Amino acid sequence: MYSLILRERSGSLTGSLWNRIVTRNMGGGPRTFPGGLNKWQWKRMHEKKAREKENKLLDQEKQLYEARIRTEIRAKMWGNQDSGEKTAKSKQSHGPMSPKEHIKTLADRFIKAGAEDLWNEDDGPIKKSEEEGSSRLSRRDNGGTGSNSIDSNFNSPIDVRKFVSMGSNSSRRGFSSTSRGRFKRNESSCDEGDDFDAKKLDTLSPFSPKFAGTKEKVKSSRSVEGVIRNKGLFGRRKFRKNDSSTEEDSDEEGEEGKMIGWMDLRKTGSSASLGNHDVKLTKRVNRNVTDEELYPPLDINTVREDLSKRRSVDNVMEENREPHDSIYSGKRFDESSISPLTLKALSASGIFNMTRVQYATLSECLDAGKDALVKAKTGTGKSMAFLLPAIETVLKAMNNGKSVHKVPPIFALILCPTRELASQIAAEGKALLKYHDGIGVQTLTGGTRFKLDQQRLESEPCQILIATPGRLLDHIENKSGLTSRLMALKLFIVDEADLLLDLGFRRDVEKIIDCLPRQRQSLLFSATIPKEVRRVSQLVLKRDHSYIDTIGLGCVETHDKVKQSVIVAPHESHFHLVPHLLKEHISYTSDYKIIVFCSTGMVTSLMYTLLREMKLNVREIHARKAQLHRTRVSDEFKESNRLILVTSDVSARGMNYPDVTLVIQVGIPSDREQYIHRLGRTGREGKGGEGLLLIAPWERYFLDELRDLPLERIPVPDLDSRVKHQVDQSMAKIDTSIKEAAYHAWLGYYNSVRETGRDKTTLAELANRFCHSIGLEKPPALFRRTAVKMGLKGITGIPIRK
Ligand SMILES: Nc1ncnc2c1ncn2[C@@H]1O[C@H](COP(=O)(O)OP(=O)(O)OP(=O)(O)O)[C@@H](O)[C@H]1O
Repeated sequence: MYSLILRERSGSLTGSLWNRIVTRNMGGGPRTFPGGLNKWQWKRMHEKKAREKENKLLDQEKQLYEARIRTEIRAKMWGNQDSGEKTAKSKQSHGPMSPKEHIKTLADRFIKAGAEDLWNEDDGPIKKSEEEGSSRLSRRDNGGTGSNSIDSNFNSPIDVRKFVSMGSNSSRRGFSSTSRGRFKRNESSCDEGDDFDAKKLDTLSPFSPKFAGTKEKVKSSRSVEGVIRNKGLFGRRKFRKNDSSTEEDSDEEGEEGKMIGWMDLRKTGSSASLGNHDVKLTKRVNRNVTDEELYPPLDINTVREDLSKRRSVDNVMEENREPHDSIYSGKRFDESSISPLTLKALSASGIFNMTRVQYATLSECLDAGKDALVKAKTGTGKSMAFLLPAIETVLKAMNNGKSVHKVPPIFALILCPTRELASQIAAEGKALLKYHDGIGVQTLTGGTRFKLDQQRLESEPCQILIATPGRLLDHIENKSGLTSRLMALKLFIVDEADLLLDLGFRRDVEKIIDCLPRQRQSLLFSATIPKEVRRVSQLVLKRDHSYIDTIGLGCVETHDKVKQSVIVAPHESHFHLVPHLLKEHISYTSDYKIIVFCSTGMVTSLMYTLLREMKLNVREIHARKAQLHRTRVSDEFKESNRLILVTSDVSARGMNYPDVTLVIQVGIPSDREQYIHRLGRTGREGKGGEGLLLIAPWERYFLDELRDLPLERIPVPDLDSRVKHQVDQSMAKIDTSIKEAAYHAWLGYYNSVRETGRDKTTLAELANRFCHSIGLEKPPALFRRTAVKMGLKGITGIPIRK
């Protein structure tokens, strides 16, 4: 446990130090986790953490709601108090926004993931102009009854203290400040009750005489400012004006330490806006490392650097002789420095020309050995773009130090999100290594037996390891001997980097990185790289990494040759429309190959059962299926056509099913990126294809996220009455348990979607409509615990199991 805390705090311990700590703490048998926990305790601990996180989110929503109400009440109070001239003044005090607008902006910003990072000095329900701030301040903070004398005098620390003691009636907690001006909750003063003791504050805070004078004085006044804000007394703008000198400002932006102080100020400042209801208070206080410290925001220099790097890649691209929309670069592999045996394998597979991403990556990463973040459209050969440098790295490392390693080293590690993708990359790697004796590629993924993995890794050559994060971490933490083999790592690759660096996987990836040597080359690949990923990419990459973007500024991430359409139709009709659309496509495409994406595994299962009942040639893949089934179906779908694959998002990323003619997405995907990756299963290797998004009218808001994509809205097709009848008949035959599971999964998915999950009553209504559309008379009951967890307890239309 200690090791965990230590690692959390330090952010990035070196691999060896981490190993030492883990080794020391693992103590017992080989299947013991850090802190002496067994597998189940470890699992339970993580489940508990996940539950806590979920509760926090619910809490956050509740707090937002309360904050809104409070703001509205305050705004009303202002409106009632003042009339005429005063009202004008009060309006002025809100700045350019009306209270309503402000609430809306606040809400819009607050609901965004990572919104806490968006708070700035303009936040706070009621803003004051700098000149009139003090009088307004006291009125507001004392609920309209407070004393004005405080306002006129609060420049000196002593007066601030007075203010604290007077204004602390609402406060129940004490705080002490550290010498750096940070705040720590002072547990001993927690019971102080309504009478906040100013003398006590004297001894606790930097206001005691020994702090007076010089710069410390400034710090101390800043500290009390923090105390006051923590108590929700007033906003920060006022204090910045009265309390800060130019010297302070420059201090804050000067050294790193001062910067931290500044960030603390900001945090407490924002909490003043929401009083004790600001989640950031609980979230941020007591944290040593903030997100901003870990992932510094992009600054102008980074942007400039990016642009210059982009230009250099563009120059490289300009040399090629291919038309602009071609995926090929016009360069041949035999013009590059890759080894003759790899070239031989490439030509054996009929591959001679480099795609754009391969050319750009090889010139930047193979020759210059630089770290890189690489963005290229789906199906343009990114896997080969990282496999080739991996093979070259292994060859070089093997030539350099044959006898140095005590254990067989792993020189290249490739992380990817799913088992199927790992197998696919491994197959491609094996084909490229066809003529290289003694070099092996292996996979480490879930769904196989841990012991068997271990034996396989020990008995067969493995210089290139392709793994999913969870299983790799399992091996690392269970001392399967992998950690020492990874000490020789030279190249670390993350495929689908935006997904793996997203919150769901990031902690695992961080833990893995902690076990890797710092001296290594790292490459990140994806077809979509949102801004946040640019920021967190520094977790993996060196500062001077290259950013290779073969898509180009202002160009969309989807292929021109893929026709994209959207149908907006009532949700009740989706299960009728899908078979209709499939039959239509099949009627004009002799060699059809279709993928239907559904929102969850259980909805996938229901859709598959329906289509099977309708005698369509269909297969299913989702996480609830056994690995053997998943592999078999995936292989079958790769090799055949005239087949429909119904799947969840396990097939959305990286899967290379050749010649897919149509991709249908039923319901909104989790985000814009997922839409692009799902669509990317068609139109691969520069070929054409079709994509169709089927959404309900209330899901239309999602189209905003896709507004830059060439998506054509098409009318709802007239349903063939025969198909409709067939669907109804087939649906009636499906087992109720499958439908109930689909209903629960549907509810869970849309509850997790921010836009639909916020209004639980509407969500319940929509879920009921879905329920009827699949032939269930009434919605199946939820377990009480599940309902509580989902925030659905007590919501009309959501029955709870007795
Ligand atoms: N230079 C090349 N010439 C011909 N075919 C190639 C070349 N490079 C890759 N391919 C083929 O292109 C197909 C798509 O490649 P790959 O799966 O690596 O795409 P990707 O960019 O990783 O896609 P995604 O973004 O979906 O993961 C594969 O069948 C691969 O063998």
